[in-house]
Amino acid sequence: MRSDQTYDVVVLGGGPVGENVAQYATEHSGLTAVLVERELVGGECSYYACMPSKALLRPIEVASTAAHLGGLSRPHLDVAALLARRDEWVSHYDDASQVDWAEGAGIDVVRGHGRITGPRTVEVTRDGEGPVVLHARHAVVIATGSSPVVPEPYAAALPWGSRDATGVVEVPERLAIVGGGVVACEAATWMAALGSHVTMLVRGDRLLGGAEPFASEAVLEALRGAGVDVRLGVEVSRCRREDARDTGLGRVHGGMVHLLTTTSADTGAGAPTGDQTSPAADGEAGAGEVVEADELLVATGRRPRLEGLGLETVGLDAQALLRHTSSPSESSRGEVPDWLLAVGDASGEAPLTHWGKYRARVLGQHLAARTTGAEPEPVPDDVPVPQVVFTDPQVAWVGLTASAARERFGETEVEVVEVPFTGAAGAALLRDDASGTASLVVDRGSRTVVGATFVGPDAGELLHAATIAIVGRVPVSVLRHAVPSYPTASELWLRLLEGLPRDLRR
Ligand SMILES: Cc1cc2nc3c(=O)[nH]c(=O)nc-3n(C[C@H](O)[C@H](O)[C@H](O)COP(=O)(O)OP(=O)(O)OC[C@H]3O[C@@H](n4cnc5c(N)ncnc54)[C@H](O)[C@@H]3O)c2cc1C
Ligand SMILES: NC(=O)c1ccc[n+]([C@@H]2O[C@H](COP(=O)([O-])OP(=O)(O)OC[C@H]3O[C@@H](n4cnc5c(N)ncnc54)[C@H](O)[C@@H]3O)[C@@H](O)[C@H]2O)c1
Repeated sequence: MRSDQTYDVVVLGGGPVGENVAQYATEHSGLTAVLVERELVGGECSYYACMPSKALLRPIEVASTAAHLGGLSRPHLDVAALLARRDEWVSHYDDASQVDWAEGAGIDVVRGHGRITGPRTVEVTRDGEGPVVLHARHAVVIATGSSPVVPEPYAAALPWGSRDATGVVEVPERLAIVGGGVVACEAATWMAALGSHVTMLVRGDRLLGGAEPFASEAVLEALRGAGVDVRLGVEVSRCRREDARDTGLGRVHGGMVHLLTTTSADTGAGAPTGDQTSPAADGEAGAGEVVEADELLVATGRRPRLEGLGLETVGLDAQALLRHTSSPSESSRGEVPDWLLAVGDASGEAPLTHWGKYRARVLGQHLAARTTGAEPEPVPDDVPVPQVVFTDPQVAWVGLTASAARERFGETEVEVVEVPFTGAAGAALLRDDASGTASLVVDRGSRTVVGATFVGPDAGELLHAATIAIVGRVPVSVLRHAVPSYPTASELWLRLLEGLPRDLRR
């Protein structure tokens, strides 16, 4: 039987972003909101992405640190216990506590697949029950996240996606990873520590294409040091698997995977070596080399999850929606009606939990203000996106890289300072083999920091000071009076600021 219900705000997708929109739209506003979720409330982040990956990586990082601190013996990594810790952090894939949170905050949860069927109207298809039709007085917010891109020729091999890697149950003896981005680098770190022989097949000439080149180099060196066979400038032209079958999350999906690879000569990648390579066979001779593995992880990016949402029922398609931002106050929303908004991974903005949640808080507050007549909180222009990659060493950056800043402000208008991570006693103390780099990018015109990168142990914890400096547009002459405690890694800020030209420091 069909039932109809009306709310002020209908949110499609109960991930971290959907939860934040609903919370900020309803808090202190008297508005009502409903979250429509077809899998688990808490979304990709809580069960299949951020939480399980960091639950796996943290003990591995601590073990690696302990192995390089005089006075400690090398800790033993207990794989079963590590996977059990991961299971605890994903609440054994049970979202009861997240549902309790929503209900406690006065937000209703409707389970099922939501689809727009007309202006301000969403139909939710539910398992074993009739559909629910939800009417939105003010807004329908699309917070449906993103899906992994699985390019040809991999799909028929049923490769692992990031869900399988974070949900690993069976550790494949040999794991091939296609991609050199964040998922690939983090997954290579934990899969190698769990005991897989990992081969990374990277199309580009470096890892982490969005980071400063020195960060890419540090991660490359560290992964190779951990036994990962990283091959740059490699394309996969053919993928074949015997007995591909869906064996479940984190289990090996069938027989051996054969990948026919070609290497571009100009990347200096060199001839692949190791026991995962065999000469091309089965009529493939001369076409390249074959990498054989027990499992393949495809980590080639994600795209907004906008299919099957019924956008066509209101005269839109995904591209039309992506052309406009999540801000309800945007003056030109083109063909997108003012009651329809997208936020988080679904909006095409940086696919990061903290960024999506930030945009959701802004959007939720705007929705509340728009409908209650209150003044919306002002939002600064040009808020930078921070990112931490939890490899060992960690890589953390915010704002512009040196090359992006030079492109924006001009070659002579940008100062870049780099210091070794061990340049401050507090940073060097973190582990005996500490290494890495810290850098600041400064715009001469505004005399402010416009970008920062930290590579080293616990580098992620250094990042927020840089984010504050950028958002607050704090002149570097003022930053010199922000005194870091001795002996903390934050004293790297002293070295960085001392490395800038004197005229900027005054
Ligand atoms: C392996 C991995 C590790 C990551 N680690 C980090 C990290 O450390 N830090 C970080 O900031 N980011 C990380 N990310 C990115 C982060 O997971 C995403 O940016 C974040 O989950 C986006 O949140 P969201 O709410 O927009 O989408 P999601 O978390 O994907 O939630 C969307 C929800 O919508 C539901 N849904 C979709 N369509 C419908 C529909 N039609 N009807 C009903 N429900 C629907 C889905 O079931 C899902 O629950 C990681 C990503 C991956 C893949
Ligand atoms: N710590 C974190 O914050 C964290 C962790 C994991 C993921 N994430 C987010 O999730 C998103 C998705 O991560 P990702 O690693 O899948 O994407 P990504 O965009 O970071 O990297 C994709 C990689 O795949 C390569 N690639 C793309 N198409 C290819 C093809 N056809 N063949 C071979 N290689 C190809 C790219 O060159 C790149 O190296 C990222 O944007 C990231 O911000 C964040």
